[in-house]
Amino acid sequence: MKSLLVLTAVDREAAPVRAGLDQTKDVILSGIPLTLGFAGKRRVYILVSGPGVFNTAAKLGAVLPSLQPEWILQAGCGGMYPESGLSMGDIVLAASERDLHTGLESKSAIPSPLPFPLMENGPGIPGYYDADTGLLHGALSLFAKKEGRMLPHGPFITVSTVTASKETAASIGRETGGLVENMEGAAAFHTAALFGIPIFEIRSISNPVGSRKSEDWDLETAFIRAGEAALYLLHTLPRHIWHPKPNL
Ligand SMILES: O=C(O)c1cccc(C(=O)CC[C@H]2O[C@@H](n3cnc4c(=O)[nH]cnc43)[C@H](O)[C@@H]2O)c1
Repeated sequence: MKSLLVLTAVDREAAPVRAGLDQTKDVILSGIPLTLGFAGKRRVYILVSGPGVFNTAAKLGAVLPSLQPEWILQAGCGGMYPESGLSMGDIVLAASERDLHTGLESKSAIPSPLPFPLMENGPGIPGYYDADTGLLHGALSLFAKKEGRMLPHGPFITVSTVTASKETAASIGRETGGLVENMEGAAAFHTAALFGIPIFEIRSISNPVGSRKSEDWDLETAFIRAGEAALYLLHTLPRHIWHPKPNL
């Protein structure tokens, strides 16, 4: 029986998903600890990678060859850019991911596209990745049925330097069109593409990008909301909408 994989950066993002699965147990695969459980009859693994692109690429890359999941759902918290129109706690789906720190130095703080590919037959622009369209549209229509409205979706931006000022947040948002900032998405999309596994991503808003005031952050609500959204999709996303891609 093929499995599904939920990927989170930190344990507090994984905890609500783990709590909603049946028959959970700890397993070790390729030396990496994971949780195995069931969403109805679906076998689900949860991988907590650790924060950032290096942990994500290394841990995901270690388990994918043996796990070969049908698809990967990346879930967690994220920051909202100032002009995104988002609110705290919102669930947002990634239409694409961009690693902001891949590129060629430019006059602005945002690099220009790198003039060589990062992988054979990879994405058109190095460091830019699209979510699997079948999974994205399937998830959007399921949420529309549940909530009576289309959930926000659009470009996500992956950083290794967390944005810590309103000015930089505004310029990244303006220049990239990004809605959500996070620290893992592009690494997971890159690794999934290397192994030909479809991937999509949901995040719940935990903070406005650029704010370092603790009163502007609500990580706990974001962890719970992202976990609930992930569980809903694990139970309801039908089998026929995903399209595994050939290995790159
Ligand atoms: O900044 C803090 O003080 C802080 C304290 C405890 C935990 C955290 C995190 O877990 C944040 C990093 C984690 O969350 C994602 N995330 C959330 N908001 C942002 C953001 O505005 N920019 C970049 N990453 C963000 C990220 O994916 C990490 O996994 C922080």
